[in-house]
Amino acid sequence: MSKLFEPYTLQSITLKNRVVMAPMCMYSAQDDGMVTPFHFVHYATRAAGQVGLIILEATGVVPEGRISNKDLGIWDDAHIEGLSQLVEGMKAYGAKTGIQLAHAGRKATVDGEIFAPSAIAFSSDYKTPTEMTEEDIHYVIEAFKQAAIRAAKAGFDVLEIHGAHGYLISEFLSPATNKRQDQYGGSQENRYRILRQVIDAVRSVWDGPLLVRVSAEDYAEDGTTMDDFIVFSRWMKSQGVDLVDVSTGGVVPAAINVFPGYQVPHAEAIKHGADLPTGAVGLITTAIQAEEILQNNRADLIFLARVLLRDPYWALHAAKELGEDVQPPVQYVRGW
Ligand SMILES: Cc1cc2nc3c(=O)[nH]c(=O)nc-3n(C[C@H](O)[C@H](O)[C@H](O)COP(=O)(O)O)c2cc1C
Repeated sequence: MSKLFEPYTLQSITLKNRVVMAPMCMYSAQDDGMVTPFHFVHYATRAAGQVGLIILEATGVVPEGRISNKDLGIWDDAHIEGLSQLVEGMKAYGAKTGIQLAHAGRKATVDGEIFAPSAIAFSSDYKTPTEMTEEDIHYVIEAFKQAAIRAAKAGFDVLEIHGAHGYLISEFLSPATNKRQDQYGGSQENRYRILRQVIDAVRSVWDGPLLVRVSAEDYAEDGTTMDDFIVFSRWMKSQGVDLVDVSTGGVVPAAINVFPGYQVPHAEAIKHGADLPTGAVGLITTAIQAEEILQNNRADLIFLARVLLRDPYWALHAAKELGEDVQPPVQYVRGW
């Protein structure tokens, strides 16, 4: 029996397999953050392809926190209806559903003022953000909480807080981007404070599985390393986070040496260092590779991004390769 197709219990829910669709911005929403027909095709197709858990793309908790003005939104109750229809479309094929709650911080490219822990632009191609006041910080924490309430109403099984890739929370975590002198900057504990408060706020309204995506390495001299994230992950565990989705980079412009499974050691270090389940992501493209990671206990779930854009039926192909009897939707049985 392969591990990839063994069910996995994530807190109160059970995934039918360990294949997860990683969040991927599709930049296809309406300017007001509403879902469009594209999203229904895109997400339901991966569900038909037997992905166990589908995590919706980075979805803005406030309009000024979108990466672009084509991001999905969850800052208004008006977003709930479209999102709940998306959830229904995925559940019809047995997938569990998640959504990534996001604030882009200084990497927002929307019109108007943008916000970050410190007034430092990502690069000369980006706007310089306004340094957030404590009031701004509390407003964002409340926005994550309200977004979690809306996600619950829309029927999602899983929430993922976007704490990676140099977006707002990640900018607070890293000393390369957080130069604050107040209680939100400086020590590890202070840089973690906003994430601690976001997790507590979300947990106060959300009982279900809670994931946090992190960039466990900045690839920069003045940035964070894996050791920081082992500490942060221990704190996350004590706050009731169920799994850390372990990515790297994106915090400051940096050259990254990318190769198959390049972020797996980070997922492995956090899993064992913090004694918390992890998801591995990054150039995992084959069933054998996924199986190696799981059987060697290096991570608990396999997150796939680009390969699922190329092949929505990746899980069915992987099952064949591993000799597993995974059924496609009844309409497609003759194709397999
Ligand atoms: C088109 C595209 C959009 C992405 N959008 C997001 C996103 O919304 N949130 C996020 O955390 N990562 C995002 N990522 C990163 C992926 O989730 C994933 O971590 C990365 O692509 C590495 O995995 P892969 O080698 O399987 O593609 C995106 C990647 C791609 C290719």
